[in-house]
Amino acid sequence: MSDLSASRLGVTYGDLVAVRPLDLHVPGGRMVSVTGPSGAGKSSLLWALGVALRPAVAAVAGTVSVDGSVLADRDAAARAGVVLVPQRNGLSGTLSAEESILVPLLAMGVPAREALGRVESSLARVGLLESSRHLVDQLSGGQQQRVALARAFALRPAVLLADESTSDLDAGNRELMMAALREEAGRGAAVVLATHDPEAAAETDATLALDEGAATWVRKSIGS
Ligand SMILES: Nc1ncnc2c1ncn2[C@@H]1O[C@H](COP(=O)(O)OP(=O)(O)OP(=O)(O)O)[C@@H](O)[C@H]1O
Repeated sequence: MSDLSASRLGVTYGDLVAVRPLDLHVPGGRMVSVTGPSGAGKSSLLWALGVALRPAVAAVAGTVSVDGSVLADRDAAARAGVVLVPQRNGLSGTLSAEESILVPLLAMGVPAREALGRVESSLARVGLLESSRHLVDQLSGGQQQRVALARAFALRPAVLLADESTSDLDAGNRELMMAALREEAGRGAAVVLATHDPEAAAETDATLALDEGAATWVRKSIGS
């Protein structure tokens, strides 16, 4: 179980306040959704939680901790097992689906045989085993979202930050991916899902609504 905490976490781009300082605690095993209209600050919050905003782009206030240890930078976040699935999926169009998952595993030092096993099982979880050799550019937007999630699952994240990862999916695949995200929480991960979709949000344990960067809990059954 890995706990994610943010203390007075805020994001500004120059004069624009994208996320007003907020406190957040997502215990391992739980799923929290972040909702709000376009431009409300959902992506900014997820990137800040992933310690992935570059100082040249944004000013980030406050701290993010995993299991009580403050994350100094993106590398520390990666070492703590924080995995961000960005809104535009972050995949390279010229790699195949299986290469997209294999490359980061090998870069992390996962032995080749184990890495190949994880590639296969994670693609099976998202229902894309038969597309494993297809280039990302040859896949639909929804299939690319599923590959991006498969890549995150293969990394066995302690903290999974998924930005609109179900937005391009049909109802059946959305249910499959929500169940897979729930399984990640069941494995002990702290899961945060940014979503426009009220049905997806309703399936999480708690919902934090953002409006012009200001956060309000609209549903909450976990400690903060
Ligand atoms: N790199 C940037 N530079 C300047 N302003 C930015 C940058 N990224 C986001 N913003 C601004 O910050 C605010 C929050 O944007 P953000 O992308 O976090 O919202 P969002 O809720 O994720 O929106 P969407 O649902 O459309 O993805 C918006 O006003 C946006 O224009």
